[in-house]
Amino acid sequence: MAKDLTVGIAGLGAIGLHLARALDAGVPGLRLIAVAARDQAKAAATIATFRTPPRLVGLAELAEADIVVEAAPAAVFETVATAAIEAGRIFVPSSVGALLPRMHLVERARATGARIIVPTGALLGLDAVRAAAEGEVATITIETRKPPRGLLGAPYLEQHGIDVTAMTVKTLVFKGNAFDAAQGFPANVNVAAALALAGIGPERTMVEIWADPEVTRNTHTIRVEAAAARLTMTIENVPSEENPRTGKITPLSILACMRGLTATLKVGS
Ligand SMILES: NC(=O)C1=CN([C@@H]2O[C@H](COP(=O)(O)OP(=O)(O)OC[C@H]3O[C@@H](n4cnc5c(N)ncnc54)[C@H](O)[C@@H]3O)[C@@H](O)[C@H]2O)C=CC1
Ligand SMILES: O=C([O-])CC(=O)C(=O)O
Repeated sequence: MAKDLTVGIAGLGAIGLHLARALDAGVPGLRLIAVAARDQAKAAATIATFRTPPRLVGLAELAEADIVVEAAPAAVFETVATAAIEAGRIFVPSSVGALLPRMHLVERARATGARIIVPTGALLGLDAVRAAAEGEVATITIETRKPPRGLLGAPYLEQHGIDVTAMTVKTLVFKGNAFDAAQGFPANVNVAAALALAGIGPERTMVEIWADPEVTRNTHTIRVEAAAARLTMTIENVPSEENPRTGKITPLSILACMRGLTATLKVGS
């Protein structure tokens, strides 16, 4: 039998804590050994309730694990990513937008033998987008609609003096490419970054972000016009209690992705 792959998680918030609990409950072939958190006392109390408490370590020490999952704010992405990639680990980012201006990490991974596995996260259909992108693709767009509170704190809104809490009708707050969307909304549209990496890149992937007081779910619609197929796909995510910017499906998607790393039967590409 193959040896278990060990897992380290950066961040114990909406994504990280859910994932840590699921791993602690038991996932064949995977073993949680380390977590990193900002609030040490809170994290220590949380993991003390686990069946098998992982070690509480610094961000860079997570690279002791075979798989390093980043589920922290984009601001600490580089620390987690660099340590994991230099150690030749499997790096699974949540803050995918932070990867776009750091594509040199992919080159480093090639040299060290590390792998960077971007989960579908809060999105859907990246298998079909990747398949379409093996052929000719004319356009890929993503339209994101969130309740205004799901966009709060985005640097782009602050830079442009846009107050989403004052909005009473749905309002287009950003239109541009996925690279600029990810920089302006680092905690809100990682999905656009993942779509760009699956398809035709961050410059050609076009993004609309709407603040919509009428929606209760974080809603993403992808449209792909390709030679082989036309795709139109929508996902309506229930915001998580811990962080309304993050859909509840995100940790589930990462868990499903990680099962795929050890599964004998794997469905979908
Ligand atoms: N790829 C995707 O589809 C999605 C990605 N995301 C992104 O995933 C990341 C995590 O999201 P959430 O779990 O919702 O965020 P969260 O805010 O609920 O949790 C982040 C956690 O990281 C901790 N943290 C902060 N600084 C830290 C440090 N220096 N060391 C260790 N831990 C630290 C915080 O205390 C918090 O517990 C964010 O960048 C978010 O934008 C969110 C939703 C979907
Ligand atoms: O959870 C969502 O709907 C998407 C999200 O926050 C992100 O892509 O960063």
